[in-house]
Amino acid sequence: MTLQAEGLSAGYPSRGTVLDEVSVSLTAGERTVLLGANGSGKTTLLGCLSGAIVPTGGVVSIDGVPLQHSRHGLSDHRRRVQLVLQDPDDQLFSADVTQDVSFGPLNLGLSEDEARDRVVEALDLLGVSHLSERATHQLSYGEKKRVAVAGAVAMRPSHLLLDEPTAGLDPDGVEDMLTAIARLEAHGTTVTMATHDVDLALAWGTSAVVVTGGRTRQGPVADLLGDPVLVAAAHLRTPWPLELAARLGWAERPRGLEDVTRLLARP
Ligand SMILES: Nc1ncnc2c1ncn2[C@@H]1O[C@H](COP(=O)(O)OP(=O)(O)OP(=O)(O)O)[C@@H](O)[C@H]1O
Repeated sequence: MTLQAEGLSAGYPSRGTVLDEVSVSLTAGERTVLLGANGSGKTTLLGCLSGAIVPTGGVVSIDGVPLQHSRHGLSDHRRRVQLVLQDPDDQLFSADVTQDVSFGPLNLGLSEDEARDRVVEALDLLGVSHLSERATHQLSYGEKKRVAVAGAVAMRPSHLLLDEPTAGLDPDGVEDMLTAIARLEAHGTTVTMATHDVDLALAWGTSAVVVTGGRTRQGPVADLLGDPVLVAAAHLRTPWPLELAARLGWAERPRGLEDVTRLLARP
């Protein structure tokens, strides 16, 4: 299932145009990372792709079928595409975890039993089953982030859009989130994430979308993050493995520590 934006424009009355006729394609099985400076429009793009923001121009489509911003069209879209906001406090609004994660499935019209099954499955996938009875306001930030993702996962979407899922997490929290994401992918969910962590983007992603000046460029992560002109224009930083490879004159572009170790061990 391919989620696409074509010729998409979006903005806000008080800000003007944020995205100017951009095109993005999120193919099933790809790990797409969304990169760009603060305020470049990543969240706006994710909002448009999820149906939460109505674009001022262009089309969002799934397998070529355009998203209709009618009640029925949006409900249909949300069964397949779910967005998790950066701040879990913008997403969690029920008193306890089970209630919160069951909100979406119950809203879909599923029975109490079906909704319970979805909650058990989602909490398990996110590794937070032990939190099922906890009050949402008592959770740590990292726990809240994973519970917020569980709420989206309970809708069993094909595409999960995560806005900075690792931001604000300690190293263990990042590891837990990435492990949970890998479990979701093994379950057939295609995950796209916005991040400011260029090293993570290189190590994790297979495709990148860089947002800059209202436009986007999409391509293999190492191609885009290995392009110094684009990196400077987008106010990013070259990931350390690419920086190292450039300084040592390597033709191969390592994605992380393991690749670097292997390349250093070459005869
Ligand atoms: N509801 C809104 N009303 C007015 N302007 C907005 C609104 N939401 C976002 N903006 C503005 O639109 C621009 C793009 O914001 P957006 O949140 O999409 O950027 P971002 O790339 O996700 O930023 P960050 O990396 O800081 O999260 C910014 O200038 C922001 O101030």
